[in-house]
Amino acid sequence: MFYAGKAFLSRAVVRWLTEEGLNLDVCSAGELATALAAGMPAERIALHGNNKSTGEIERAVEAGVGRIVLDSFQEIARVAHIAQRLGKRQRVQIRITVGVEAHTHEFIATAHEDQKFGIPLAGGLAAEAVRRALKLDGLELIGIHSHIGSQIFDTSGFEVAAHRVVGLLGEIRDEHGVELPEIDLGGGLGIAYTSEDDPREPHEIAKALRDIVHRECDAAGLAVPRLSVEPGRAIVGPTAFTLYEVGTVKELPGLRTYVSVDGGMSDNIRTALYDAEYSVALVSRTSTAEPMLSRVVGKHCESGDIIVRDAFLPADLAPGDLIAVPATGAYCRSMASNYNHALRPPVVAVRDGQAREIVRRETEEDLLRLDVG
Ligand SMILES: Cc1ncc(COP(=O)(O)O)c(C=O)c1O
Ligand SMILES: N[C@@H](CCCC[NH3+])C(=O)O
Repeated sequence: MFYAGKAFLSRAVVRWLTEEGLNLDVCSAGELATALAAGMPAERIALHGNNKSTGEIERAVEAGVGRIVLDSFQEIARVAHIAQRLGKRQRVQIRITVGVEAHTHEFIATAHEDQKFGIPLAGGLAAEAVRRALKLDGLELIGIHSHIGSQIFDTSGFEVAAHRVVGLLGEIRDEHGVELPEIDLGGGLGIAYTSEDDPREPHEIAKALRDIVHRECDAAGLAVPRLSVEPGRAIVGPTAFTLYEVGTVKELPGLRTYVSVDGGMSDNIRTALYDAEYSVALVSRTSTAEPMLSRVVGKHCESGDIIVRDAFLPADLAPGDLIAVPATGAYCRSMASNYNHALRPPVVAVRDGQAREIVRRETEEDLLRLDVG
């Protein structure tokens, strides 16, 4: 299993992954540098991305990453060239788009044809990519990769993906006489953001994927390849909540109450970007006051700066109260910004009742440090 570092990465997370025996998917030089600095062995790292720079590829090949997932024809040639120049043979997978419409938000679906990731299976493009990769001395093609999207509950998309990936393995065997030893079905498992979400248990999905791959390989007469997956959200999403202090409570009669907090789209862009839904609760005290329809908003200069669109909070909510938004472990800190020169909050880890900062609070000096002159 490869944890998708884009969901949230810090040195502490890399150390935990290393100790737990997980591998790591990185998609930039920055994530790679964090992984290496925190001691993740390079062979346990996979490098992803639809536009890896020459520098990123060189860094990864030099470090000896376990695999690079190739995303385009140009990249097949580029990685082969760099590996050869460095006197190496790089292990690679080819990312294909299997033509599945994953049931999720348009911006986080990645397996339909008209989007930027991967090489389409359609039109024989993926088969052509395999042909080219197999010919290049700098590459060792170890498998095929598919990632159909994110925050997915319905496993039928994975079934179709597995069917099509195994179908390609069969074509490769028939044409080239080689059986590729690995497939990766990506990440994408959905988590519960509100009580309405009802995701399946990760171990059930893992078993379902394994069964699908076995079935498809049996049907195609192929040896079962090593199967890997790359979950991010399912691992880290449910583990964290964001704590906000209420600053202003503004009641708009007949509409709703706006609860402004000391953060916003700079620490959680997901509501603005995907219309994501979250829940929220008062946590610094108990209250028996009537529930009031509330919208939790940030302090940024945007009317779309919403954290929780519709929620019920107690009518006696007051400045200074603390409220918590659960399920914010994935794609919140990792997509945080300094918009309006906001200082990003710290990340605190808790184990056995002990709390410890793993990412410190930003300071004004941090902000000013990058300004020149
Ligand atoms: C290639 C790849 N792998 C894995 C992931 C992780 O996805 P998720 O956090 O939904 O499991 C992503 C993000 O969607 C991705 O693009
Ligand atoms: N960042 C997205 C998911 C995309 C993940 C990367 N392909 C989210 O918050 O849901």
